[in-house]
Amino acid sequence: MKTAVIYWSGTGNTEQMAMAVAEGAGADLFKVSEFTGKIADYDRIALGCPAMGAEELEETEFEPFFASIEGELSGKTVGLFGSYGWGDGEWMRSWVDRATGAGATVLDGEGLMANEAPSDEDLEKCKAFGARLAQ
Ligand SMILES: Cc1cc2nc3c(=O)[nH]c(=O)nc-3n(C[C@H](O)[C@H](O)[C@H](O)COP(=O)(O)O)c2cc1C
Repeated sequence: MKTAVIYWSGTGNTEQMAMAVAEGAGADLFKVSEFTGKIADYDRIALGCPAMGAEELEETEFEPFFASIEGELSGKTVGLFGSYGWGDGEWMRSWVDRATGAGATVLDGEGLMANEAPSDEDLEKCKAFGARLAQ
């Protein structure tokens, strides 16, 4: 079972989550700008992006990346995670709907979120999330 964790993070909060997910999963970890691999080579994929714009994925790097792989997610299990600020998680619900619409099975049926900087408890949840993804 080969697992990739691919993320975007502006101020490091989602990056901390990504590192914990990758640790739990025993996965390869990539910043989205540095991912040059093929989605087809991975059985399980975790994707991390904070709430940006107005409840959107980050538009310059992450949104184009996600749009480019959306057609390859059918039949795959994906874990979605990210940090948010003042919202209620709308960006994550939309993202889960999009991934589900693309034919992916979203781990837990919902994304894993942390408010701003992840707490120790959030990071433990990230590790467990990674471990479940890689099972
Ligand atoms: C340009 C910008 C737009 C944002 N838009 C939202 C938003 O729509 N909803 C929300 O809950 N948080 C929003 N936030 C807050 C970030 O999601 C939050 O600070 C998060 O922890 C950033 O994660 P990062 O450190 O991985 O970049 C926004 C932050 C920035 C800088």
